[in-house]
Amino acid sequence: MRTRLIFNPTAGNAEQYEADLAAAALVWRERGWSVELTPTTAAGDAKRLAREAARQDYDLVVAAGGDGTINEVINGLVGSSTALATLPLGTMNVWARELRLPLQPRLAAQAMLSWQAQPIDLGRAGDRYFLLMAGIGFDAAITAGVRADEKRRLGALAYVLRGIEQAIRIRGARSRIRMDGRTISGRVLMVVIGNSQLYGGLVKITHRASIDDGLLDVCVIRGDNGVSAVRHLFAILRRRYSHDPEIEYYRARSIQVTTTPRLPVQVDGDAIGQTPMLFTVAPRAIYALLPPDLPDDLTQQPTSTTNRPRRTVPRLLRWLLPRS
Ligand SMILES: Nc1ncnc2c1ncn2[C@@H]1O[C@H](COP(=O)(O)OP(=O)(O)OP(=O)(O)O)[C@@H](O)[C@H]1O
Repeated sequence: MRTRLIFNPTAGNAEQYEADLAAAALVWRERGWSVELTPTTAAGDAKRLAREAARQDYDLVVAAGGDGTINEVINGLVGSSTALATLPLGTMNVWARELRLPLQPRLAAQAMLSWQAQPIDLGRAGDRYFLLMAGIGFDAAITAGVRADEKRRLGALAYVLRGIEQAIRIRGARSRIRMDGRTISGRVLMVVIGNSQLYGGLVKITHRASIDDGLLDVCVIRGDNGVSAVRHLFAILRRRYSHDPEIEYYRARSIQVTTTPRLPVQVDGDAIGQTPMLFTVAPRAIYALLPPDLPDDLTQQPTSTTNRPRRTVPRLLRWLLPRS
């Protein structure tokens, strides 16, 4: 395996785990992989380095960072046969958690030795590809409000604090959402367009999404104010999606979202712009290293795991606490 390891030294937990990167690379080298370590020096570097690796026919690019670094890497690899993997060094590491990859780099490197590259879909928001999801409204306003230094200092708690601030302020926006042939309208607080299931490393909003079905899953959260936002949040945390009449679920290949006023948009945790915006699926646009036993119908391939017990509260605690 000819591998480029793209390392973001500014990612949330990079300092803590930097020394372990060499150990991770050693695990692969002992298996005969050639591994080249390339640190980024600025935002945008990871995309450039990934694109260069794709042009030079590398087998694998490993994004050593968080979901923002992975997002840059997929935007560099899209359409190539160079596969994506990650060593989770970020704050939230949603993709790593989705795949149940160990969060310690050396253990993650060991686990990946048995993984296989498979084609998966990406989403596209305007001209930016996303791997996990796009969020419009409430969550994008929170994302835009969290400063990089705050995220580094407080981790997930920074999002909780900004979330409380937004919940007080938020008002539903008038919207028109065109999904393939059908159009819905009304006041919305937030729309999540998911390629995968896990959201923020904690809950599953697009809980039925598959990463290789050629479709995006759309969760429309209607409402007028922060009180309804909090009510919907609890419905989602308790997985009572179908009990809340203001939470609607769709699947589509193309989603045009128009709102008044304009709402912020985030993809994979990075603020990227405002509505109106077109979201489309890019079927099988990238190869990704995947474990043999993917959970909860995340792919169309057969899986060997069964549904796990529902443990909202311990999961919430694990999400808030720093990882060991
Ligand atoms: N050398 C660098 N200097 C400054 N910014 C960088 C550098 N390399 C990458 N970035 C940017 O840093 C941002 C955040 O990094 P990343 O997502 O890896 O970590 P994180 O935010 O802690 O993790 P997560 O997204 O999982 O919460 C990314 O959007 C990326 O574009």
